[in-house]
Amino acid sequence: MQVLQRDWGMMHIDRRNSGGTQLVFINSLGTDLRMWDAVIPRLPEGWSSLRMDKRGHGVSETAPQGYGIPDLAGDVLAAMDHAGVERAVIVGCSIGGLIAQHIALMAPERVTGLVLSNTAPMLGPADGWHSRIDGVRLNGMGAMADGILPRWFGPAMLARPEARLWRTLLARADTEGYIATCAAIAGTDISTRLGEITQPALVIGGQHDQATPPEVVQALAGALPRADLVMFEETGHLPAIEAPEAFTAALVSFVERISQ
Ligand SMILES: O=C(O)CC1=CCC(=O)O1
Repeated sequence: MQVLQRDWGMMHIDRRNSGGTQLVFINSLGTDLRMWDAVIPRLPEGWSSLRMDKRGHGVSETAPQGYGIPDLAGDVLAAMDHAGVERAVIVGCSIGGLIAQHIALMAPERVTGLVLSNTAPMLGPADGWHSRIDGVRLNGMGAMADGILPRWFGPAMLARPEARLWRTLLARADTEGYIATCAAIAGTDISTRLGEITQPALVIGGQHDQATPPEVVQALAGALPRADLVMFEETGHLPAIEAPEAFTAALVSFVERISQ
């Protein structure tokens, strides 16, 4: 396993360097870097990837103190520095997409393009996140997992046996890491800054997404100066898991187009 020391603890990273087109992947709340497992092998030969487990996710350590989305963006930039990735297409899902938007604002020179999957500049009202934090504190992740899973997956994926494995991952998530990340989401709204993101973007949504419904994703695409929109018919919130072939095809065609 590859590791990067940060001031809050050890961060798990996964770097596959073939030298070519550079892609950085940022996963969603409660998942880990395995959410890109079915995407990375489908990338064209010679493309390179960097992914990481966020603080308190996967096998990365949990930060002892609270943090905001800019801190999580700083972790991604530090991983890029460590891996020698000067510029990349940043691919983020949900909170990963919110982090990607922050990276585009904080370090635009590091971003050649953005793939913003099932995300928004504000991921739902703060009240909802505070209720979720209360629920996790009171009942634990195991008790919350069944209620959250339909926010992750559309009906087709929920019916597949692998959905149970993702549920297990969520039920076993580190409580403090999950709560701190929910708190970071709750305090974030960069809606008024979307016009400053001038890199080309591909915005992806899903008709069955309950967490960032189609109209939310459409609004993001409409507010970004240079965005294209792809809306999948069959997926929910995590199309990289639910439909990796279609997801990768959309990503590759976008990256090839902006690289010309
Ligand atoms: O857990 C959810 O509701 C889905 C989600 C919201 C932000 C994120 O990253 O995942």
